[in-house]
This record gives sequence, structure tokens and C-alpha cells, in this order.
Amino acid sequence: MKILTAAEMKQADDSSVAAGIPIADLMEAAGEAVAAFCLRQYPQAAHVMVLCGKGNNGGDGFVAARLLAGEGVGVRVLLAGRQDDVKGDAAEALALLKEATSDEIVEEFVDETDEHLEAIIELLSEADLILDAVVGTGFKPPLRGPAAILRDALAKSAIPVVAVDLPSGWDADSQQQTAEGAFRADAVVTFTAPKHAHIFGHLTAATFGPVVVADIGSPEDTIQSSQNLNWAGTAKSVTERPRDINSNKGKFGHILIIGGSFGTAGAPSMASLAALRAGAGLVTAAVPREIVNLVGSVTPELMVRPLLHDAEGTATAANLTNLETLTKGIKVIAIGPGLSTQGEASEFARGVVAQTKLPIVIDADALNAFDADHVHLLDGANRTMVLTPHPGEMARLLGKTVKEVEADRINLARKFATEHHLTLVLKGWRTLIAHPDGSIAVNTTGNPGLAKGGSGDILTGIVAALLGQYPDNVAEAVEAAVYLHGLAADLVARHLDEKSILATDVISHLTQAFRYRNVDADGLTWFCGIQPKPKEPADA
Ligand SMILES: NC(=O)C1=CN([C@@H]2O[C@H](COP(=O)(O)OP(=O)(O)OC[C@H]3O[C@@H](n4cnc5c(N)ncnc54)[C@H](O)[C@@H]3O)[C@@H](O)[C@H]2O)[C@H](O)CC1
Ligand SMILES: [K+]
Repeated sequence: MKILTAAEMKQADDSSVAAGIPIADLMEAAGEAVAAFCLRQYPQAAHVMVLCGKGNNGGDGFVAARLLAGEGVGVRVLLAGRQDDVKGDAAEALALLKEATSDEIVEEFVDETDEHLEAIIELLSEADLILDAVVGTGFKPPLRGPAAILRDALAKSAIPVVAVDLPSGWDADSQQQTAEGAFRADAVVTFTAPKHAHIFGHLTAATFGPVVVADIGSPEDTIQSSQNLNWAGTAKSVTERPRDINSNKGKFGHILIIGGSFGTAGAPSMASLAALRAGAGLVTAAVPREIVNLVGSVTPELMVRPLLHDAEGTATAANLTNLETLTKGIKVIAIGPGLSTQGEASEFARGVVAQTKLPIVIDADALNAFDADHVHLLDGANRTMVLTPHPGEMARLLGKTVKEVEADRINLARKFATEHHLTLVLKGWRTLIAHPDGSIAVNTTGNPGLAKGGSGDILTGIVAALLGQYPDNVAEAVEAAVYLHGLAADLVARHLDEKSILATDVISHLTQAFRYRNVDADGLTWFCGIQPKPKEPADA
């Protein structure tokens, strides 16, 4: 799924019209998606207040109001402006609403002062759900007139708000959008494709719920993202295909995890366990001899091979002479978790990358082996190469500061991936997956519970496992890995506080993540936030 700017969205609308789909049809589908979302997520809502503007965003609100009323929901519409000023398709939708209900359903609110603020707050309090269809992509900041007063009234109420297309007052193209100055929202139903603000909006989970995307009938070829920005969640479908009935472990890849040192046996252990839970056929961990038994005891399904190490427990470059034996039958190598940067570890890591042509995931201490002096050795032109740096590791790869990396994530990731012909996973809030062809996928799963040691190690294991299963589908495999990793953490957060989440909890929820579907029964794509846990069936 592509991520669009407001102008690209407008272009999609215009192209849809040119392809014979009238705006009225798109508006009807938009209103229908909003009504379906409300009925499904707020089944208890008996009184819905629909706040509408005079433009087409308001038009979507009129359609939703009509359809909700048709389902027996008590609906009132508060129009920020005069009915006579509503034009075109929105006016048609307004007429249909009144025809289906009554002329009295719509109340005009034209006040430009906050004289009636208290009265509006009182009016809103009579509803148990509010729809915000005041302004959408046609918004030009700052919010003014009656719209601004509605926003202030909403800020003083605690009733759930579903935003139509985007919270009124948001700039769709902003990557820095905050809740400030805009309408409060608990959920957003947007259309055709998410816009930049939906994905990069700086809103906290406490003030901001799910964003769902509804397909409202625009043909696929009308939807174009000039910035080549996509959503990582689409790739999950790759992992949803059932396995062939005649499957055997040989089909799903033998993964070799290279890492560990004295004191960091946990890192390769977690990467290995995650790879097993992510569907790898076989997993072998190659770790310093002294910790072989420790790592091997993590789970009996895991195989372990010893690495030569120095007195401090760091793998030595002498292991390179044995590399051919070590990698026999291996489909994917993941190197780095717990490897250490001491002794000859970096030399060993660079040697593994140089001597094998196998698909490779390079993480953690192995990434640090490619500092500014060695970064030119990273070349994925004739092999599959995936790097999974956090901003600190990315800064080292680039010889820049973390601040410089954070300030320009998309461009830096894209440049690095294309120049080195590899897939770069730049971790952090909204992890980016930059592909060698210059396209970028943005991930929307994950929560602050992942800000804990071990999270990166398990991501490495998942990436390696999916590469082993989908070797011809590298882009999707990596995107799906990142998405599933965050999704598993989001599923843990349904019952554990974010602060208490351990990386091993995330591993144990991978299985639920594989089974979770991000498209709901109404066809809405849950783009940010996950569907609430289904109710347990009542005991018979
Ligand atoms: N995506 C689609 O395929 C479809 C989207 N639809 C919806 O249409 C809106 C965009 O509609 P548009 O008429 O262009 O603009 P808006 O309704 O968002 O805004 C116009 C409206 O707002 C007033 N306004 C503008 N700026 C301000 C401000 N700073 N303060 C107060 N009021 C403001 C302006 O005066 C107008 O009255 C899109 O978001 C979708 O929701 C369609 O349904 C078709 C399909
Ligand atoms: K809106």
C-alpha cells in the first residue's frame, strides 16, 4: 500500500473520475466505510453527533450520518457553516440525508466567537460518539471560524471521536504533525491510501488510536506515490499463505546465527529462538566454545557449533579457515548478536561477509565492524544483504552523528541502500526498510516496550528466518519480518504493560502475529494500531 501526499490523493481522485467513477460514488463509499467502522468499533453508541464542514469532508460526514441513521442509530449533524454554502457533491449528500431522515437533523453553527463554547460542550455531551468531518485534505492552516470553536469544545469533552479522513486541522503532508491545534481523535478512517501525517504524526498512543484505510473504489493505477513510499504491513500477506501439505524442513531454510561472547550468550540465543518461531526449517548457532552449552540449552530444537575464541571469550579470525564447513547446507547467515567488538571480532565479521556469497543479515557488533574506513566493503550487488542498524549504528556506518541521522532518516536510508545495493532496516520509531531499488517501506507496528535489550537480536532472527523461507521475495520477507516483530510486541502489550515487556515475550507472541489479519471483516486495513482482541466465546 502506497503512502501519499494530499496532491497525490487529489490526483488519484481526478484520475478515478476520468476513469468513469464519479466523486459521488467515492463519497458514498467513504461515508459507508466510516459508518461500518463506527458500528463495528462502537456497537454501544446510540447517539452519534456528526460534525460536518462545508466541503467534501463534510460530504463524507453526511453520507455516514444517513447510513448510521438507517441502522437505527440516533444521529444529529452540526454543520460548521450554512447549508446554503454547501455545494456540489456534498450538497447532494446533504439533500439525501435530509430526505432519508428529516430537515431538522442538521443544525447550523456559524459562530466565530467562543460565546457559545459552553453550549456546544453541553450539546456534545449528549452524544456517545462524535464524528469529525469538518475539514479533510482541503484544510489550509490555521483552523479558523466555527471549526476552531468546535475543536476547543471537543478538547473539553471526553466522548470518543472518530476522524473522517484525518483529524480536522492536520496537514496531510506533514511528517511532524502533532495533536496541538487540531481536533482530538481516538481513531481515524482514511480513504484509498494513508497520507504522510497518518504515518509520521507525532501523537502518543494515549491520545491517538487506530488509523484504518478504506478502499473506496479508486482503480489501482490511479494511486501513485512519487516518493516511492510504501507501507510495510502489506508484505505480511506473503507469510499468510499456508504451507504445502507435503512440506519438509529442507524447504524452509537452514539459518546460521553467528555471535555471542562471554557475557552475551543471550543475544545469539534469542536470535536463534526467534528464527525458529519465525518458521526456519533448521537453526544453528555458532558461538564461542565456552558458551556452546549455555546457548544450546535455550531450546532443544537448536543446534550449536563451537567457534574458536580468545581468553576474553571473543571469536577469533582463525574461524575463517573453517567457514566453508560451518556454512555447509546453510541458506542464510545472520551475524552480529552479542559478537563483541573486542579482539579479532571485527576482522572475523568482515571476513565472513567477504568470504561467503550466501544471503546475510548483518547486525549489532558485526555492523560496527564496518565503520567509515570499512563501509565500502558492504556490497549487496550480487547477493542478498540486509543491514539492521539502530540510529547509533547507522551514524557509525555513515560517519555522522545520531542527530544528523534522525533529522534525515528517509533520504539517508535510501541513499545508503541504493549506493551499497542492499536492504537497510533503519530501526527506531517508524522503522524504515530501504530497498536497493530506491523504494522505502515504513513500518507502523511496535511500541516503546521494544526499547529494551534483546529486541534487535530477535528482529535479526526473524529477518533471517523469513529470508530462508522466501529467498526470491527479499523485499517482502524483510518488510514482513519488521512488521511481524512490532506486531508481536503490540499483541504482548494487550496484556502486559509496555514497561514489563521482554524480548522473549515478543518471541512467544510471534505465532499470534502470524495469525493476526490486518484487514478486517469490512475490508478496512488496520494501518496503525491493531484490532481489539476478539471476545472469548461464552462458555456453553
Ligand atoms: N479521497 C477521496 O477519494 C475522496 C475524498 N473525499 C473527501 O473530501 C475531502 C477533501 O474535500 P475538499 O472539499 O477538497 O476539502 P475539505 O472538505 O477538506 O475542506 C474544505 C472546507 O474546509 C474549509 N476550511 C479549509 N481550511 C479551513 C480552515 N483553516 N479553517 C476552517 N475551515 C477551513 C473550507 O472553507 C471548506 O468549507 C477529503 O478529505 C475526503 O474526506 C470525497 O469524499 C471524495 C473522495
Ligand atoms: K476530518
